[in-house]
Amino acid sequence: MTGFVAEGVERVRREAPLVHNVTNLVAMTLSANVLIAAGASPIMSAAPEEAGELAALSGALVVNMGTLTRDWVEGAEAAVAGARTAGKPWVLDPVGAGATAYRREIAARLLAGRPRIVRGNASEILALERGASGGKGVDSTAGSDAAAEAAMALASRARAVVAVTGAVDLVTDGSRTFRIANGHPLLTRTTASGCALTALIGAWAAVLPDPLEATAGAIAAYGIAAERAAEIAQGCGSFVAALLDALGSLDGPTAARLARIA
Ligand SMILES: Nc1ncnc2c1ncn2[C@@H]1O[C@H](COP(=O)(O)OP(=O)(O)OP(=O)(O)O)[C@@H](O)[C@H]1O
Ligand SMILES: Cc1ncsc1CCO
Repeated sequence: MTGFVAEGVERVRREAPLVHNVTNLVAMTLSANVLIAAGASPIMSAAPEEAGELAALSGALVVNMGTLTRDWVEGAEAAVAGARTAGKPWVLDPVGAGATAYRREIAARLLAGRPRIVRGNASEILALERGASGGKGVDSTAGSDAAAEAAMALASRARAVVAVTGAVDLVTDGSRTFRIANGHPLLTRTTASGCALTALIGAWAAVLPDPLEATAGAIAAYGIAAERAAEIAQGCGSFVAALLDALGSLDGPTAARLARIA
């Protein structure tokens, strides 16, 4: 049942996929470090001029709208077009989609570019599917169960895998659904921990053919690393360092054994 968890951990490390990130200014370093710790190679670029070349070189694209500017939107749309032309999977992180009308507009525009996977917190998924304002800036004000129906509707409408993260994470393609119970509350005390998870999902989508398994597996592996990090961390700061250490030392069989996926 969790064979794909071991396979994903091992294939990311063995195949070291290049992951093109058009991400936000807060998340850049943590996302790059999470990808490197897991064995992948990150490149961060929002330049439309090189989007086509990067799409050809990369195994996957991750688009994260955390710090929106006009230039960023242009870069993201060029990257999405490049990934589609090259037939590469791309992952959308609709950061703060419930916070402002501008974010809802850009999220809807990006969704029309057919992401293979969408990962957000409950408020973001509710905003994307229902047009609802909500959340507290980039943070969720709802639990993942509150967005379960919206996630399934969004998955069917967008023909994408949708992940709602929270204390228990939900991953659905509209017909099959996984719930993942790994993770630690310290992740909510660390900025961009969800953004970095989305980057990791990109690496898994580059190596596993099933986007549902890639998404659920990456979330479980990240959650397991967080649990191990929390055992030795003194607080939020040392937790980030320990999270990177734990991701770097996680092996496939251990991840499969500790994954709580139902
Ligand atoms: N209460 C919790 N207990 C355990 N793990 C949690 C909890 N809340 C969130 N997580 C985990 O934290 C990670 C990030 O999820 P979260 O929903 O907080 O993302 P986010 O709000 O998009 O984050 P950010 O905007 O800071 O990047 C996921 O791996 C999720 O499983
Ligand atoms: C704090 C913050 N503001 C915009 S993006 C971001 C990182 C977490 O999503």
